[in-house]
Amino acid sequence: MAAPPDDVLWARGVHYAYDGSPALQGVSIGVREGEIVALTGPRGSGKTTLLRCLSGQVLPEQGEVWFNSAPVHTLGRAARERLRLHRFGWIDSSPRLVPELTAWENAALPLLLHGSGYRAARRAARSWLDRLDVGDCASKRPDALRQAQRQRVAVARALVHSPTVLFADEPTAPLHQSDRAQVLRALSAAARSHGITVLLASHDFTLDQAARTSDATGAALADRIVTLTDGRRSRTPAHSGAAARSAGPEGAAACSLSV
Ligand SMILES: Nc1ncnc2c1ncn2[C@@H]1O[C@H](COP(=O)(O)OP(=O)(O)OP(=O)(O)O)[C@@H](O)[C@H]1O
Repeated sequence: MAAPPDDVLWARGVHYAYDGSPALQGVSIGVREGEIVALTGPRGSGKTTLLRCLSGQVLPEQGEVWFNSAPVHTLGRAARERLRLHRFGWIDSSPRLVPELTAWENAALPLLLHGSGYRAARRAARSWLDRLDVGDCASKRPDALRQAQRQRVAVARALVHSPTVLFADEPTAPLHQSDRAQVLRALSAAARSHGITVLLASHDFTLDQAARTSDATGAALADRIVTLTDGRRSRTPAHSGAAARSAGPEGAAACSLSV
């Protein structure tokens, strides 16, 4: 089966198990270019596993995953690694920066791995650090930075090569509430300004929470919310979702396109 032409990322009937214990049981999802999708659900519901399948880190045991016209589920390891290096960005809850490198060198790493020139990589990295409000930390090493600053550097590193899709797995989990909102706002603003598609997983927000608050919860910043329960999609009413209301007409339009 071919992927729908308008979806940048598309999966159908994805199953995945760890040692025979099912983590995903037939999950389907389609994500449009430039869309920000909040992936939510309780701990252990399969969010991380779904992001790993969609980003080609692991292969589903059953089902299909397509990135544009590329069948990720049939690609070999080397092709999937190329895809991840060139087209995808990944952020998780622990920044995992290289301790010997400065903030800008860490942020520039994807470009340097792509073979970009040193100066161009430095310029781009510094520009992302500025945009994420850590430009003044550019020459500091990770151990001289606060956790929230390190996470912003990790966000810059994930965005510096302008990935087509950014996968963010609990990116604000270790941060204080005020830092969470700031990092999420910075991330979503950067993604929107560059048309980067985002899948943002967190057990930390719920539809109710997003509806009650006007602050920058992941769900409130997203165009659409996808909920997992026990490795399966739960029904989220596309048109009445908090994401649609808080994202305004564009968000509502994106919600109307949900799979
Ligand atoms: N490496 C692993 N080995 C064995 N079981 C695993 C592994 N990773 C995840 N699981 C199990 O797979 C299921 C889905 O886990 P997953 O981490 O994808 O869920 P999650 O929704 O991201 O949870 P959390 O919010 O806690 O990160 C859970 O039952 C979990 O215990």
